[in-house]
Amino acid sequence: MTLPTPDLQVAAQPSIEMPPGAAIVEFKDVSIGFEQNHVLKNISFRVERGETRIILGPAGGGKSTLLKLANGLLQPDSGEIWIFGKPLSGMSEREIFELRAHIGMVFQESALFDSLTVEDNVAYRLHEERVPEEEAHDRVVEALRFVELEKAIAKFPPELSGGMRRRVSIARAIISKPDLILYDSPTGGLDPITSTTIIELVVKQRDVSNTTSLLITHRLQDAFTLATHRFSPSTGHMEPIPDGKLDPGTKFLVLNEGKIVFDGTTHELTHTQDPWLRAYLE
Ligand SMILES: Nc1ncnc2c1ncn2[C@@H]1O[C@H](COP(=O)(O)OP(=O)(O)OP(=O)(O)O)[C@@H](O)[C@H]1O
Repeated sequence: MTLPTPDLQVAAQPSIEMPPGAAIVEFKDVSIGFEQNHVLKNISFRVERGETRIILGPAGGGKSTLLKLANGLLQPDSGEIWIFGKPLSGMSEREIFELRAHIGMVFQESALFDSLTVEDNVAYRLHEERVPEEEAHDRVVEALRFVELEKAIAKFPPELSGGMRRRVSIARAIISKPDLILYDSPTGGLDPITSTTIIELVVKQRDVSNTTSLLITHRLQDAFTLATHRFSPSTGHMEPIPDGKLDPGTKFLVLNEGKIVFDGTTHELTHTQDPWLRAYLE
C-alpha cells in the first residue's frame, strides 16, 4: 500500500464500525424487477474492505440497478442486502440517511447542480450535516486539491468541461471520507485521454485512502488500467505495477441479463475458458 501524502491526512475520519467478518457490501440472493421484467435474478456476492469491485457487462444488464440497491435508493423484491455488516431491509429512512453519510456516489453524467458554484456542489453534504462554514471551506479546498481543480472553486458547472465536471463529482463523493464509493460509469461520455485522467483519480483515491469501491464501466481499458496500475506518491501520478503484477484488491463482477456470469480476480477473468466471457472481453 502507498503512504498518504501529508495534505490528504487532514480530517481523516475513523472507519465505520463493523461486526467481525462482515463484508462492506453483501448481496444475498437478491432479485428485482420493474413491471414484470426481471432485472436482477438471484444475485449473491461479497465486497471486502479495501476491495475495488469492477462491474462489467452489456448495456441493460442491471449494473446501475445493482448500485442503486447498494445505496438503498431501490429495495429488492427478494433477498437481502447488507452494507457495513447491517441489513438494509427494515432500516428506517433516518438509518439509511446515516448510512449514506459513509457512502460516496459518483453518478453517471456527474449530476451536479448547475445553479450552484463548484464550492457549494462539493460542500453539499457538509451543508446538510451543518458543518461550520470555515471547516466546510477547508475541506472543499482539500477535496478540490485532490482532484487538481482548486482553481475552479468559484465557477459554475456549465462553465466546465465534461472531464472537469466529473472531477467535481469525485471531489463531492470523497469530501466526507467515505468507507465506500459507488462509481456509476465515471468515464461515460468522455474521450479516451480524459477517461484516463479520471481513472488515475480513482486509482489515487484507492491507494491513498484504501477506500472500498464498486465501479461500473463500459470501457474494458479502464477496468484493466485499474487492475494493473498504482498511485505513486513520489511522482503524484499513476504508474504500471512493476513486473506485470496486478492490484490484489481489484476484482470483477460481470453481469449479463441480470445474472452474475463472473465473480473473481483479474487473473481468473483474463484466463477464463467461458466462451461468452472470452467473446465479451475481445
Ligand atoms: N426505474 C425503472 N423502471 C423501469 N425499468 C427500469 C428502471 N430502472 C432500470 N430499468 C430497466 O432495467 C434494466 C437494467 O437497467 P440498468 O440501468 O440497471 O442496466 P445497466 O447494466 O446499468 O445498463 P447500462 O450499461 O446501459 O447503463 C433495463 O432494461 C432498464 O430499462
